[in-house]
Amino acid sequence: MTPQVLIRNVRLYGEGDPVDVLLGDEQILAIGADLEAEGADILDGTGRILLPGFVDLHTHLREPGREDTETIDTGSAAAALGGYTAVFAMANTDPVADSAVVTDHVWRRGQEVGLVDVHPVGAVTVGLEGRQLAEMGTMAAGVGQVKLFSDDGKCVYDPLMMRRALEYSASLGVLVAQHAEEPRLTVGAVVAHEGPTAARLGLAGWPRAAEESIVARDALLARDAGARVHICHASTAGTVALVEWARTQGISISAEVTPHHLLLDDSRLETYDGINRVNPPLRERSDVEALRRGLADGVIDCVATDHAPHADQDKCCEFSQARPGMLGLETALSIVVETMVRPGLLDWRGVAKVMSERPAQIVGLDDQGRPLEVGEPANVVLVDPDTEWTVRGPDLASIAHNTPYEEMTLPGKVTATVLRGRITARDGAVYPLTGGK
Ligand SMILES: NC(=O)N[C@@H](CC(=O)O)C(=O)O
Ligand SMILES: [Zn+2]
Ligand SMILES: [Zn+2]
Repeated sequence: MTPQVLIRNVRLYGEGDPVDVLLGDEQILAIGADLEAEGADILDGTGRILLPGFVDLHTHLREPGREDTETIDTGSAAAALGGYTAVFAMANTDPVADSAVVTDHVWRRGQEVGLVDVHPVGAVTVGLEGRQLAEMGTMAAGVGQVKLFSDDGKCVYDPLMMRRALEYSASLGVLVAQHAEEPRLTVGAVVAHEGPTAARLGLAGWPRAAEESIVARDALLARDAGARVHICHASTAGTVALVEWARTQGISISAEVTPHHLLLDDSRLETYDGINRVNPPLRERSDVEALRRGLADGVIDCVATDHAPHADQDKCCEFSQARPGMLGLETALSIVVETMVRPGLLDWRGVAKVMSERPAQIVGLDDQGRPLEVGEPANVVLVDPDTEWTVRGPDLASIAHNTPYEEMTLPGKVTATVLRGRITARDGAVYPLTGGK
């Protein structure tokens, strides 16, 4: 195996003395002092931390259908710059990714671009309509080898449909991820969290129970089906408690939290700026605290971005008309540093766990989220823990600019990302095999 990249003087997981790490085109070739490698790219790791490449279980790339807001090219660039070596692209595209034609395209296009492994998520039901199961087996058997299924954007609300989906997923060895929102409880109310802020601002609120009732229901359905279930974008203290309870019952449940639900609360809505509209909505400070604790304790398994690009015209409008969703790929690490590392809730080993190891395990990716050891895959991210940077939407690689962190100065920066021994991002620039913005 040819040596490709030599990282000098870096601390693995931010622990111990600095070492050199030599990466080949598949694997980590050597870890030690004063390594040499002719022809290899050199990355200076001084003062930096090496982690396994991040894995995002929840990304929206808008191809096919809304290539004016994001494409597999530009979303891959955002992912590489954010330290990701694998992302899961949600199925709510146009056409919906409910057939192998679409899921295979997403995988192939991602490989052509070559910046990150773009794993397609397959729809659970045809057209995300909730009426007929999609051909999960065909998608799983296709080139895209779909491992994760979700109607995200919509809830698989019919309990019988969800039960069938869980039964199929168990026999196929794949995972269903649920957007937990009981639609009868959010009729005309998908705008804000139901609470004092929404009441004062005159916004229709979606109650915590809309999320929590589905989390509880799906935990029970998973139990009876002998299946696993994954909860997308957990947003309430009650969801954390329910996931914890389900585990004590031996139910195979996993859950993710988004960076924005770890940082922001519904006080942001005061300005009526559509940038803050997201599903599930930004909740109260007590929910934010419970989500942080849940992530620190391992009740919430991982961080997933729910990167959701939207065009200016779909965001800069009346609050209730604004499309829900926020950019997340390029800022995720910094938000995790701000909300979890700086307050002492997670150390860097913990960051590796929630941003790389757990997501890879949950979805069954054996080439990601692996230990930084000789013989393991050469998928890594080099992080500068001390640098602060100021977020500016137009500077991000995404076509859309809808970051809720505009002009915020955040800690922690990705210095370089390496996918199978090839540098995909370095000092804010990307190195695709093809394509680009
Ligand atoms: N999170 C959002 O507010 N929006 C997502 C859909 C979703 O994740 O439910 C989108 O596709 O824009
Ligand atoms: Zn969702
Ligand atoms: Zn989503």
